[in-house]
Amino acid sequence: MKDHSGSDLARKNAAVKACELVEDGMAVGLGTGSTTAYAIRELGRRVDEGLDIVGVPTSYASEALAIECNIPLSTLAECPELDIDIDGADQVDSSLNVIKGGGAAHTKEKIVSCSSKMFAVVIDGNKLKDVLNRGVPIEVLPYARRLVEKKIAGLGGKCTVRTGSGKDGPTISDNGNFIMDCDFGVINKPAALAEALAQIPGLVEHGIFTNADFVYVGYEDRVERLERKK
Ligand SMILES: O=C(CO)[C@H](O)[C@H](O)COP(=O)(O)O
Repeated sequence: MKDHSGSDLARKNAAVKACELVEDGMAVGLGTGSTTAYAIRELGRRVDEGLDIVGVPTSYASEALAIECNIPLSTLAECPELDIDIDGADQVDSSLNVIKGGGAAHTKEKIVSCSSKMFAVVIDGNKLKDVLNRGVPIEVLPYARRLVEKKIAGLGGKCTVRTGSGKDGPTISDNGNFIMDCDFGVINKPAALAEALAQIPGLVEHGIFTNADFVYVGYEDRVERLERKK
């Protein structure tokens, strides 16, 4: 479910540039994925130099990396409003609608991004498209799988249960649920689809994010910053 055709340098450039938004005293959401990992390492480097922040991770993976990088951690229970969230994405359209969840972490990622005053997305240039057309990841209570499949079909989509996370059978999220990928073809109205997905019982969270404030698009020789039109 990942597109890693963009270069490591492009991803790193985007992540490091977005970290310039982070200042002393901030509570920072720590997203998940290979691009965000560059941001976590950069924040760790700056913490070593004296930057005073707390991080709130969105997955076991980002928590482990933040610990390795000596970033002091907090939780949404202790710190319900974050200053900024930095996270990756699988695809971004020209209106800055985003598909996330390639790493199966989109439920916590959405909670953290919606708890943040500013949400900065970091991608390489290959992920920027005119229109979204990737499969939309959804997290589903196993009990609700068949109902969710039926409702997604009613919306014109086709679900596949994700497999392959080092075990046989379904990929299980950090929250103990199935991850499914839903093919809707070209998504012309992401906000309307997001709204419809949110109504499905047993669908814990979907990977369409409409709340990015900035998208840092990394290339090997530069970074472009896109800002959502309010
Ligand atoms: O949404 C995500 C995890 O759920 C990731 O941020 C997204 O899949 C991008 O990952 P990467 O930077 O490794 O391409």
